[in-house]
Parts: sequence; C-alpha cells; structure tokens
Amino acid sequence: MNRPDPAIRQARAEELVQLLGGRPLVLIGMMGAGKTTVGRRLASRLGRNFLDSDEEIERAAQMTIPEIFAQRGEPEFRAGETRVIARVLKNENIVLATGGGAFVNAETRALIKAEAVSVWIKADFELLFARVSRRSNRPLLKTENPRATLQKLIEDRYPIYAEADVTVISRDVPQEMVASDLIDAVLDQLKR
Ligand SMILES: Nc1ncnc2c1ncn2[C@@H]1O[C@H](COP(=O)(O)OP(=O)(O)O)[C@@H](O)[C@H]1O
Ligand SMILES: O=C(O)C1=C[C@@H](OP(=O)(O)O)[C@@H](O)[C@H](O)C1
Ligand SMILES: [Mg+2]
Repeated sequence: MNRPDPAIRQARAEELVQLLGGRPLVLIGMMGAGKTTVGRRLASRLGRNFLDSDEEIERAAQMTIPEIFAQRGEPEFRAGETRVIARVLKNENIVLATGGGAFVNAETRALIKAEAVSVWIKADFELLFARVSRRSNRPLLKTENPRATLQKLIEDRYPIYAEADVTVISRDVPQEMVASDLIDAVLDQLKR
C-alpha cells in the first residue's frame, strides 16, 4: 500500500483524462461505498467538475433526501433521480456520484452505459454498515432491522452493479488511496 509519488499520481490522472476524452465518469454502488466523498476527491485530481445526483435532486426540490422520501415518497424520488441523471450526463468532463439505487433503474442504467464510463465502488457488508450507521440520512435504512435491510439490498443489487464497466474495491484505507485505486482500475480497463 505504498503511496505513489505525487508526480506519478499526476501523470496517471492526466493519462486517464486523455483516455476518457470528455466522457463522464459515473460512480455507482451501495450506500456508504464512498461515491460522494471519493468522487469529490477524484474530480479534483482529474480537474473535472463534480456532481452528485442526490445533491442535484435536493437542490431542485429545495428539500433534503429524507424530506423527499417522507413527503413525496420513493417513486417520486426515483423519477427525479432519472431526470437529473439524464440532464447532467449531457455535460462532458464530469465525475458524477449517483445514489445507490440509480443504476438499478433500467432506464438510468442504459443511459449511463451509453454516455459514460461506469465504476462500481464495491465494499463488504461490515464496512458499509459501519459507514452508514454514522449518519441517519438514508431513509431506506430506517427499518426495524437495518442490517437485514442492507443485506437484502446487497443481494438484490450486486448482480446489477456488476454490469458496470469497472469494479473497484473500497478498502478501509484513506479516501485518497481509494481515489488512486479507482484511477488505476479505470486506466487498466481503458488501455485493454
Ligand atoms: N475510504 C474511506 N475511509 C473512511 N471513511 C470513508 C471512506 N470512504 C467513505 N467514507 C465515509 O463513509 C461515509 C459514506 O461515504 P459517502 O461518500 O457518503 O458514500 P456514498 O455516497 O457511496 O453513500 C462518509 O461518512 C464518508 O466520509
Ligand atoms: O441506495 C439507495 O437507494 C439510496 C442511496 C442514497 O445515496 P447514497 O448511495 O449516496 O447514500 C440516496 O440516493 C437515497 O437515500 C437512496
Ligand atoms: Mg452519496
């Protein structure tokens, strides 16, 4: 787990930007995987704009995600999510962090596959559960048994997430290192 030399890190970031040729980089995966926080660092490393579909939905609705789920319900949230992702994918040179359910939607998934390079940030159950337990801002986990709910979501969604172009394991290491792993994994894929 050596930290790469900053010059090498910079060179890898530049190479990736070249190979992407403007295509959006879209992060998918479960709640707690690190899409939002690692995505922000990744965008800064690549000199790209960062967007988060949840933040875009909150801005458009002028409500938080828990408020949207409580007052309008999940179907309306999902409709907003599909619209927002279709809109932001018209931009080049972005890193987009999606919400965990976005890629599960067939329409959204087709759009991401057509317009972007998708990266599944994959993490094991205990790591995800520890991370999502720190905050109570994820309405889907407000159940009697959040562990069982998370486990069921993992079972249902992992076969779909596996359709992403690239998979990166979110290890329990600093986010900068996950961002480096991500750059290396996408580079490997694009150079094939
Ligand atoms: N590599 C990491 N090391 C430590 N904490 C992390 C790491 N990646 C994410 N986290 C933390 O886990 C929580 C969930 O991350 P977040 O980026 O919101 O995930 P997502 O958007 O995939 O749901 C946040 O508190 C974040 O700071
Ligand atoms: O997995 C999901 O269905 C959801 C994930 C959340 O985003 P994060 O994956 O960024 O936590 C957010 O979109 C909403 O609470 C629903
Ligand atoms: Mg997020």
